[in-house]
Amino acid sequence: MMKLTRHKRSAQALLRWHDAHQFCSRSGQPTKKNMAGSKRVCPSSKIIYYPQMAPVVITLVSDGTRCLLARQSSFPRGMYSALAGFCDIGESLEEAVRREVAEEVGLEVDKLQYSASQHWPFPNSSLMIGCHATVKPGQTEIHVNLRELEAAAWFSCEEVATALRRKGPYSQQENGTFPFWVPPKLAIAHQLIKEWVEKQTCSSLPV
Ligand SMILES: NC(=O)c1ccc[n+]([C@@H]2O[C@H](COP(=O)([O-])OP(=O)(O)OC[C@H]3O[C@@H](n4cnc5c(N)ncnc54)[C@H](O)[C@@H]3O)[C@@H](O)[C@H]2O)c1
Repeated sequence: MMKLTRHKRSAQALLRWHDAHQFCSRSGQPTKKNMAGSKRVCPSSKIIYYPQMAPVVITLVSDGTRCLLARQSSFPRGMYSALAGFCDIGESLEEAVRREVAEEVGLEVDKLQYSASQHWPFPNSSLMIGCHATVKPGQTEIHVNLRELEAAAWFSCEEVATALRRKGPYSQQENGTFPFWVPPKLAIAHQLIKEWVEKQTCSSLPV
């Protein structure tokens, strides 16, 4: 993905969208692509279908000195990432961040700051919206939702800085564990984690 230009990534996402939207959901008739390939129209119901991206919030939670990272059982061994989740219909980004953090680890977000966004093609087009969040001092007890996550934990700046330098996936160590590492540079999760580590060396998250 890193070597693809933005235009190539857009073209691939668009081609996948066309492939998956061949029929009208109201009439059941085949839809037709316009010349530019920017939409599909149903000649029968006249409905116009536009390519869509699903908004996903991805949040790096911090308690001021540590950051919270989590893993799903489907992740490569040893890899931890920021908390991510699809926005529900009708939600603002802020509401989605607060809900996801509460649902996945049982924490209440205190302050929230937007960082950056990224188009993410896997498995379908998502718009990843990256945020930093803090919890109130002393309110740091994690309750991992085991339906969504395998594990979640607080990590120190030193641990995370070391993990950022590693390039997984890793093989099992002699003691049976896998080294702790984080997603690669192409993922916005990596950028959020790197940003947090860099901020720790100068100042904490702006209030
Ligand atoms: N770029 C990154 O750094 C990065 C990091 C983490 C996650 N992600 C991506 O973010 C997305 C969400 O992460 P996750 O961990 O919640 O994923 P997930 O695949 O575990 O999805 C969780 C649940 O959301 C539901 N879902 C699937 N597609 C949906 C949609 N379009 N709208 C609403 N709900 C939907 C499904 O019920 C699914 O079980 C995934 O596509 C993942 O690949 C990207």
